[in-house]
Amino acid sequence: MILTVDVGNTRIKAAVFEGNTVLENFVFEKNELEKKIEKILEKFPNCSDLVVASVGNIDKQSFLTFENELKIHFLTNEDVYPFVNKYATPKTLGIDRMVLASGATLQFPKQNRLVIDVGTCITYDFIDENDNYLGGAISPGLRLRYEALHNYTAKLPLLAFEAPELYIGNSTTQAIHSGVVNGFVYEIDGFIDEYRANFSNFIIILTGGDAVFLAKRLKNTIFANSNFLLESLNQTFQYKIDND
Ligand SMILES: Nc1ncnc2c1ncn2[C@@H]1O[C@H](COP(=O)(O)OP(=O)(O)OP(=O)(O)O)[C@@H](O)[C@H]1O
Ligand SMILES: CC(C)(CO)[C@@H](O)C(=O)NCCC(=O)O
Ligand SMILES: [K+]
Repeated sequence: MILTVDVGNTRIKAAVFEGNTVLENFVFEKNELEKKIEKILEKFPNCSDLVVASVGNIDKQSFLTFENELKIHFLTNEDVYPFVNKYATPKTLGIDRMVLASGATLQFPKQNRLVIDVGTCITYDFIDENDNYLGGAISPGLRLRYEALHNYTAKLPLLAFEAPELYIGNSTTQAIHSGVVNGFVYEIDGFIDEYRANFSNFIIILTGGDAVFLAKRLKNTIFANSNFLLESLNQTFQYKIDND
């Protein structure tokens, strides 16, 4: 049994795996980390390894308190991955993007793949059919767009996400919802169109906190898999064991 932990910029997500099967998923805040891991290990005492991919600034020590109970692994950019990293700055490529690329390569062999993660940031990652990781894009996520409008202006309120009815927003509130939500959707459809124009055949994997909402609104039909990062983390760890 493997406990995988994804430390994002906003929240922490975790899942317990038996082979390739998810037994249970967890979401929690950073300040709850030790308490929650303790609870998970009480429920699943057969966990032998804890695998962490962290882009957030969390103290490693919080994980090391469990060192006597199971083996702790922090994935890094120096681990073995199933793709060739063609990013010009491979050392600064986010570990979450490395893991997503790894999962896409292992789960969808010999084809072009585009991974779109709609979390705190939106990330686009492209791995071609010869398993070259080429890069992608980083832009602000849905929540971040609402917050940025509020934080960097005098007059714009901080709104909670709401699906706009119109693209012509007829009030301050509607204009913000239209700009943020429609802008988010148009951006992603626009990127997908750009990839389609350049690569005849590729699979799109959509994941992250806003994936389910987004999938329904894209003009391009894509299935969302909210668990793709944790599944990929589990597979990347298996790959590391087999290839180290
Ligand atoms: N309870 C919640 N807290 C924060 N964001 C949420 C919540 N529920 C849904 N969301 C949506 O999820 C998005 C954040 O995605 P996610 O939770 O994947 O981010 P994260 O934890 O920072 O991970 P990462 O850094 O890997 O993107 C926000 O844009 C927000 O709209
Ligand atoms: C882009 C984020 C913040 C997305 O979580 C993360 O992958 C990260 O911190 N990346 C480092 C920069 C890069 O990937 O090139
Ligand atoms: K993300």
